[in-house]
Amino acid sequence: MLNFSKYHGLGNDFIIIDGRSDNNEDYSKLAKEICHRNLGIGGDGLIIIKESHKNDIRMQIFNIDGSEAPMCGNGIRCFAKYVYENDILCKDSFIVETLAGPVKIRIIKSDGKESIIQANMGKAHYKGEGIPIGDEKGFINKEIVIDDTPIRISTIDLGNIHTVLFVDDLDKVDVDKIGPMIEKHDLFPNKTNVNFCEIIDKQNIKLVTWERGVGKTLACGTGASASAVISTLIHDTDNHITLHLPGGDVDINTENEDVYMTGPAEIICKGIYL
Ligand SMILES: N[C@H](CCC[C@H](N)C(=O)O)C(=O)O
Repeated sequence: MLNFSKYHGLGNDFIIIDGRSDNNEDYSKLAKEICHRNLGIGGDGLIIIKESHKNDIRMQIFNIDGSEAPMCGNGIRCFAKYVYENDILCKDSFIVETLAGPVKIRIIKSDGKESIIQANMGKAHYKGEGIPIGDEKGFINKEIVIDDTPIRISTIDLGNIHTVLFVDDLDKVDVDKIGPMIEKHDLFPNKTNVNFCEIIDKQNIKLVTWERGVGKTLACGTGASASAVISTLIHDTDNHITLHLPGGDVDINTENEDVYMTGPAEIICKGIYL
């Protein structure tokens, strides 16, 4: 029997379990079971709270296929709301240890069901494990052929590996077909998250993300952050930009070296998983 809470960030939904007293739980197996939309509680991922010896607290995140992701933007906003509202951390700014490194959190507003939270997503890295080593600019605007069609992709590591491509009309893209073809492309030994972007203007981008180990989601925080970085780099969009996702809007600020993501986190329910 497990006590759980369910939260979402713009429709990217997560099951959160306090694992600070767990010792040998197989979270990969648990994620596959508990995230199942019919046979489990249902969610895009499983988030585990752990003690940290380096920072204030530690977050583990598992995809629905059981793989452990280094970071999760929408997930860390939900995690932050949980630890703040359950008095695990009695302060409105703190640092979360993740596999992608420390993430600075600031609770901007939290007075009930929904909270607004800012996360410092760190710096975008152009080289890293699972990312092909390109020129000094990294893997930017590379032409590959997908489904017999030449496309241009850019891949960066913002805690998670994200591949970004730009389309003229998002509504005409078969994300369910093209997404997995790029996710599992030979270029990416560790697979990749895939972000389909349509630039509206210098301050607004429409985005749909096909997530590694999950599939198409209503929102992706690290995907929004990576898309903002690449869009500024290639299409000279503004440093302060709004990403319009199927589940709602998220603000990304890339004016400093670090990328700041600000968005909502909402509790859905609490319960006991048998
Ligand atoms: N939904 C998450 C991304 C999870 C990334 C995960 N699918 C991976 O394997 O990298 C977000 O809001 O950033």
